[in-house]
Amino acid sequence: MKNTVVSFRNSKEKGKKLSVVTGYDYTTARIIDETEVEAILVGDSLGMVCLGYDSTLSVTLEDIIHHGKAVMRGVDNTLVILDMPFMSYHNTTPEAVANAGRLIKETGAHAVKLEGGVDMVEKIKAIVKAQIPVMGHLGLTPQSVNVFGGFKVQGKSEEEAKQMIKDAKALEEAGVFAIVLECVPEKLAKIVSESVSVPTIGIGSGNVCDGQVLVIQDMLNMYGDFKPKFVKTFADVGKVMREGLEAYVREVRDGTFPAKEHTFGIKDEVLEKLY
Ligand SMILES: Nc1nc(=O)c2c([nH]1)NC[C@@H]1CN(c3ccc(C(=O)N[C@@H](CCC(=O)O)C(=O)O)cc3)CN21
Ligand SMILES: CC(C)C(=O)C(=O)O
Ligand SMILES: [Mg+2]
Repeated sequence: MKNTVVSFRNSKEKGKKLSVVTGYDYTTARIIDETEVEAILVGDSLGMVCLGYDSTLSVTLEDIIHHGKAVMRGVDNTLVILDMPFMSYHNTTPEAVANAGRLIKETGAHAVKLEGGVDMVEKIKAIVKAQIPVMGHLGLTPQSVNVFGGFKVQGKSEEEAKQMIKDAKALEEAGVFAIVLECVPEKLAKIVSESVSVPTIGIGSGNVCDGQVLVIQDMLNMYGDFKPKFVKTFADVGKVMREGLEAYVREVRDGTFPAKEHTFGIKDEVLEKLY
């Protein structure tokens, strides 16, 4: 394995920026694995981009296991991190450990990620003690969408910003190997990144983080009109797919597809017996 939790964590002191993308299926995982992307996150964003829900709250442990297994079959060299879904770690610590254990045991993935700061320290410590590497997630934690009143930038007030710095330090102390910072103002993301020795992985938090993560359908422009400020289209795969599908329909309709080379033959002597 080229990319491990240990090489991932150590990238910060080497000053090497980390590139993470989400991935949810075998085909895509294989393509990602051929690149230098360091880690695939099987995010609970799969509820939105794969399953069509309008939040991540409905995603189940079984959903993450199902997609996590598919991703694992497609990778040789990429670190695979699984999101713990909403309510799989919010109740008791033993339940959180058991669910993290199921994710790792049933998929073979390398690490889990869960949302939250100081309040999650006890659970993170227990999961780490069970020998499961944990990634933290602060800022816009989408499982709290109903508390935030929408997908909104977090940490804008003095109180929220101070709390986020405390949360990051508490996560590091609890033993996380990295922290996602989602939709955090860039200057706060810089202070948070300088406050911890583990890498920060930003999404909508500026280039001051130690790495970046994007939802793959967003960066490849496959997820309709969803275009928050932090998304950049690196390739217009959505356009390429639509053009390919339209070309297919045209050729089916005018009979140019399938052509001779796509068609199987039968020996003439067999054919004669059919007439
Ligand atoms: N496809 C996809 N991409 C994501 O990045 C993503 C998901 N799904 N699902 C889970 C969460 C939800 N996310 C979101 C969703 C919307 C905004 C958004 O509309 N942001 C506004 C800023 C709002 C403000 O100013 O406070 C924007 O314009 O960027 C941000 C993050 C990020 N995550
Ligand atoms: C956007 C990333 C950080 C995530 O949690 C997800 O894809 O679910
Ligand atoms: Mg998530």
